[in-house]
Amino acid sequence: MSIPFASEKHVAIAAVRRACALTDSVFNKLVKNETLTKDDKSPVTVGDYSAQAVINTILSRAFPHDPIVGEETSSDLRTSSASSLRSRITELANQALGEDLALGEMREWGIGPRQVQTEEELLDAIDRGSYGGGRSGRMWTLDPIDGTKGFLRGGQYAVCLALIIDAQVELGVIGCPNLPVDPSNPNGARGCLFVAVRGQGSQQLTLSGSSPIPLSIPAITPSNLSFLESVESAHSSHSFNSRVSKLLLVQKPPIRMDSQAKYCCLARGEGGAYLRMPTGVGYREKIWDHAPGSLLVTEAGGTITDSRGELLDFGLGRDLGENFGVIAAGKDVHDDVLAAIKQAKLEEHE
Ligand SMILES: Nc1ncnc2c1ncn2[C@@H]1O[C@H](COP(=O)(O)O)[C@@H](O)[C@H]1OP(=O)(O)O
Ligand SMILES: [Mg+2]
Ligand SMILES: [Mg+2]
Ligand SMILES: [Mg+2]
Repeated sequence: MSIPFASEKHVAIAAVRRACALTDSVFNKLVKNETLTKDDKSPVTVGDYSAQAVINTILSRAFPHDPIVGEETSSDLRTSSASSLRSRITELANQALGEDLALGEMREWGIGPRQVQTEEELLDAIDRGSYGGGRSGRMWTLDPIDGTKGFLRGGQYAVCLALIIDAQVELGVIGCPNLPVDPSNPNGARGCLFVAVRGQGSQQLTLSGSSPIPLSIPAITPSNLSFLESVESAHSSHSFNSRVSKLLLVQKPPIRMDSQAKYCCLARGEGGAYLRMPTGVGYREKIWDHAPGSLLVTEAGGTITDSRGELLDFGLGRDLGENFGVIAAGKDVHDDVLAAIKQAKLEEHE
């Protein structure tokens, strides 16, 4: 019998690897007019657009019937003033798609030398990510650059892809081009790839292609935690986390990092807990920001819920619904963290 999701895993790894090579190469050459500001005031770069074009091209060739819930749309690129952005995206995407085939990759996925997509085909590929999501059926969800602010700062960012079937995450692949391969050697080699398949565990590889290392979250006592949290205080509440850490007698400072790299670090034993409490401005979390990371954590033996202890629901559409925060931690400390959050909420209202 074949291993479940083996072909989806190969395709997703190939797509994320190629997109990471692209974003990594783009960073050093990014110029000012290659970044736009979206309606929600968040930044988007030629890197985000071309990575989405590359991954969607590969997914649509390998699995033509699968819908995609992707972050970006091409509407801002179709205006007459965006012609140089369009050319740059076409150049970058074709470069990434046209790289030589690596072991296990297939020309049928639209990749390999002399595979060329037109500008129009690539814009259409971006827009294949416009699916609305929902409770039933099979779909992919993609964040071509998660943590765009981190990417622009030269900090952490992640290329994130997940397969969801009937609202359950079955496969997650996250590429982190700037993440140190060995957490005990922060100045050493960078470029990690994380893969999780439901029921098959979580693994870390390198983007350059090393063999997989299985991941598991080690046991930890609450006072030894060091909370993983966003760099951006507008994305999650730093002050609430600091109250929770006082209640748990946490000694170590938080580890601040952009993107789903936080889930990857948690899965490989760093920090012990990731807290993402809302800042109270009505922001709804998106499924592409949590689907692959959540599977990576649970397959590494951890637990992920909202701040009330409810499971995240990936079947509500493009959003996760009303925002009660996201709490991911090792199994043994997750209850303690939830109890401290409950206490901190009570104190907040006193
Ligand atoms: N107001 C907001 N609150 C929470 N998350 C946000 C908000 N605005 C954007 N984001 C998204 O938060 C995620 C980054 O989280 P973090 O700060 O933990 O790295 C990204 O997905 C970012 O989108 P994007 O994918 O465009 O970067
Ligand atoms: Mg964005
Ligand atoms: Mg994101
Ligand atoms: Mg993004």
